[in-house]
Amino acid sequence: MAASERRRIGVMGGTFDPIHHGHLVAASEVQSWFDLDEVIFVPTGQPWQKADRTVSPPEDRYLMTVIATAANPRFQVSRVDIERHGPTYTIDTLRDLSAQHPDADLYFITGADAMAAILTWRDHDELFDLAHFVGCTRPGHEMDEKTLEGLPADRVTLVEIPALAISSTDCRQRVQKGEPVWYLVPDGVVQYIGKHRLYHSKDSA
Ligand SMILES: Nc1ncnc2c1ncn2[C@@H]1O[C@H](COP(=O)(O)OP(=O)(O)OP(=O)(O)O)[C@@H](O)[C@H]1O
Ligand SMILES: O=C(O)c1ccc[n+]([C@@H]2O[C@H](COP(=O)([O-])O)[C@@H](O)[C@H]2O)c1
Repeated sequence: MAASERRRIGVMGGTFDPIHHGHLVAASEVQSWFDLDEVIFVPTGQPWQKADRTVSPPEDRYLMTVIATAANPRFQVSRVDIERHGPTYTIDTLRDLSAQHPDADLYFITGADAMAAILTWRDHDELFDLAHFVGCTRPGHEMDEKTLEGLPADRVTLVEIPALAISSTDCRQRVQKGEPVWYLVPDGVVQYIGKHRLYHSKDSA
């Protein structure tokens, strides 16, 4: 198959605890920038670099991701990471998705903070053989030439996206304090959080 006939698939990996509009805007901007056929959101199973904190059950994070992406025909959600046993490594995510989509080139989407940490990821040398990496700007996280040090320049692109100073940590803390998360996360995700009492303090009504 000629390179021009190959499909282009974005891969948006994340803990998504909860998914918020920063994630959705990053995926949408990269879809448009690279004219991707689709973007597959991949909620992590066990995010090993977040082992020091409590993470919501994978099924809750998966369902919130499905709800948040349902309206966009180019967005899909994969269970590959939540169904694999053990810690989640992107090298496994990309191997699984490559096997499922042998006719596609993969574009792994990250924010500036994740891009700056890629050299700490398992088998990072091999990651760039399996996907092109796209780093999106994120408020509060520098992304410049230093971010690219040690990375293969032809396999990494930095993209400026509209700045949304939203984090899952802030969303969780807001719910815990009884503050609103309306318009930080999609409406259906606000409702899911309320219905399943995610992030609420134990003594809240
Ligand atoms: N506001 C944002 N703008 C751009 N990229 C973002 C934004 N929020 C998250 N990302 C990127 O999305 C991916 C998944 O992020 P993750 O699910 O860990 O969300 P988070 O808001 O960083 O969570 P937490 O606050 O719990 O660490 C990462 O690559 C991260 O850099
Ligand atoms: O492969 C690794 O070692 C690795 C280490 C940290 C994070 N990642 C991936 O980076 C993505 C964003 O992770 P996080 O922790 O910021 O939600 C998600 O797909 C993770 O699986 C991957």
